[in-house]
Amino acid sequence: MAVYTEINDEELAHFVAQYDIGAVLACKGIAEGVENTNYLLRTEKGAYILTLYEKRVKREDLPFFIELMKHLSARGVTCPTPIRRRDGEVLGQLAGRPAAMVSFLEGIWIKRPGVEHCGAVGRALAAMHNAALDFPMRRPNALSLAGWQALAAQAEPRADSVLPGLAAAIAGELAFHEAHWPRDLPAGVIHADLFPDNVFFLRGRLSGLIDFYFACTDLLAYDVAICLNAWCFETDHAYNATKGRALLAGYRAVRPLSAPELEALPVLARGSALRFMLTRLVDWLNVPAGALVKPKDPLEYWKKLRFHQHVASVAEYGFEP
Ligand SMILES: Nc1ncnc2c1ncn2[C@@H]1O[C@H](COP(=O)(O)OP(=O)(O)O)[C@@H](O)[C@H]1O
Ligand SMILES: N[C@@H](CCOP(=O)(O)O)C(=O)O
Repeated sequence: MAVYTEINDEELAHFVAQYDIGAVLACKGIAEGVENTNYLLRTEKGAYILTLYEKRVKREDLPFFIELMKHLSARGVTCPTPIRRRDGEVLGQLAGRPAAMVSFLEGIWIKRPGVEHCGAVGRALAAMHNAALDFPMRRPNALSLAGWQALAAQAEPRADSVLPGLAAAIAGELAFHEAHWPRDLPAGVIHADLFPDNVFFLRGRLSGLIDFYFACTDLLAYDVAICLNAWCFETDHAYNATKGRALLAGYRAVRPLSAPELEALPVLARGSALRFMLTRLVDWLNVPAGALVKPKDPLEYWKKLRFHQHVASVAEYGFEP
């Protein structure tokens, strides 16, 4: 459960009074997510999500996330819409944290995605990439190579307590990516965290995308690789080629992937596995005292990374050239 910051009734009432959403009827901490504190708020005018931004979100990045959600909503991508206060501002301060209110999306996330869910997420990802093509703001990916190095340095002294030899293996991966990371592929706005818990389905159809707080400007194919890792492996960590094919086919039905993008997928997927392994590892080693959060298993992503290390060409993912 991710509630890092508790709020009291008085400060909540004061915060909500700045909006035109009526009085608070109920407010519950949300038992999901690991990055920010989220509350489900019911007021006289409806349901809202109140987010308090925690350690990984920099205040100066918030306008990018807020404007992106507005831009995507305006172009038909179903995602949270930021709620304006009466003074026109979207960002505020609550319990010492930057905070904002967004619209509540109906739907549930799928714990065990099937082939059809993978196809749907591929289509939605490509539609999001297309919808953001004319988004004017830029945010370099803080969790690309330089960011991985900083995370690795943070984890290094205690990494071997999680898996003997892990610190040296991470150093080897960083050196590999320094040498092989593609630099000339099409770039744009990527979601960068489109895991199953950030995609809602309703009555069998994809109903919305949430959690744009890692969104940034980076290689579009890197977002595909992130989804491949998050959606197309089974609980025993085995890659499912049928799901991988469905995800790719869904994506390519909306936005074609060039031959260089396709060829880069093994490296991009390996790098994506390293990126999520590293954030999980740092979190695993540093659970804040008293926080209601269940850290995610870094070794799940280490196993995915090991799989990609042995992939020589995309044919091994089951993809058509
Ligand atoms: N706009 C929204 N509509 C409905 N539920 C939401 C919305 N935003 C977040 N949630 C709920 O809060 C949970 C955590 O949100 P998320 O953005 O993933 O948190 P984090 O920033 O910690 O990753 C989600 O799994 C979902 O249950
Ligand atoms: N998806 C990341 C963790 C951050 O995502 P959240 O949406 O669960 O807060 C991971 O699985 O490591």
